[in-house]
Amino acid sequence: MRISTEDKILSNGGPGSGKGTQCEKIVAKYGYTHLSSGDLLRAEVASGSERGKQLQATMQKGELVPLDTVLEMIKEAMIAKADVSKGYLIDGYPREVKQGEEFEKKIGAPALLLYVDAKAETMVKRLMKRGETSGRADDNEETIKKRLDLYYKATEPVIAYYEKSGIVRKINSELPVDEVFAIVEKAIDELK
Ligand SMILES: Nc1ncnc2c1ncn2[C@H]1C[C@H](O)[C@@H](COP(=O)(O)OP(=O)(O)OP(=O)(O)O)O1
Ligand SMILES: Nc1ncnc2c1ncn2[C@H]1C[C@H](O)[C@@H](COP(=O)(O)O)O1
Ligand SMILES: [Mg+2]
Repeated sequence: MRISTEDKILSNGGPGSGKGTQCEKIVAKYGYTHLSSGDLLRAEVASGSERGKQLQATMQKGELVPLDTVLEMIKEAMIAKADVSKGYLIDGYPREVKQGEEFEKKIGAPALLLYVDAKAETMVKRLMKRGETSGRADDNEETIKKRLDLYYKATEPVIAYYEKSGIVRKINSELPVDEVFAIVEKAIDELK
């Protein structure tokens, strides 16, 4: 499957930085198909499948699930929406450079990477608050710490990897949601 570059936007950043929040607003305004790797994985867990049980154990520890599993899920979800999609907004992928390389080989290069950036302290605060109601097994102090450590170790290098192709737009997510979205809109509108 190859999908044209202008039809793929990546949303990346630390846990709790606000990726999902901004993606919802992007979908409402631009009508892209939102595919969150975390949401796809949680749906598999919720299905109660054997694969879901293994995924749950990994996610509960704040670790990354195997590359092939997550890329296959994204690819299947993209194919399922191919007839109706106005473009894809892929949230939470790639989590490591190797995932980016495989994505480019199997699906193609993206047009834009929205780097949703917030301080560690802000991300922890947001996730602890979200954990009061989210029901997410990984929104607890111990797992949040592991997710943050893994973000800085494995995912931040992804930003440097895409900076080489000039497609990274850093979004200050310390601001209120609507002000963050104004920066996001500018980055997307510049594509046109
Ligand atoms: N700019 C903002 N200001 C204040 N709160 C925000 C902002 N953006 C998001 N939030 C809140 C909404 C959520 O309760 C929480 C985390 O946001 P969310 O969009 O779910 O993060 P995320 O998708 O990057 O996290 P994860 O990687 O864990 O899925 O913070
Ligand atoms: N792209 C991914 N690769 C490996 N593991 C992933 C990926 N996206 C999500 N996961 C796992 C590991 C994360 O801690 C949880 C939750 O993801 P989130 O984006 O925070 O909803 O799922
Ligand atoms: Mg999210």
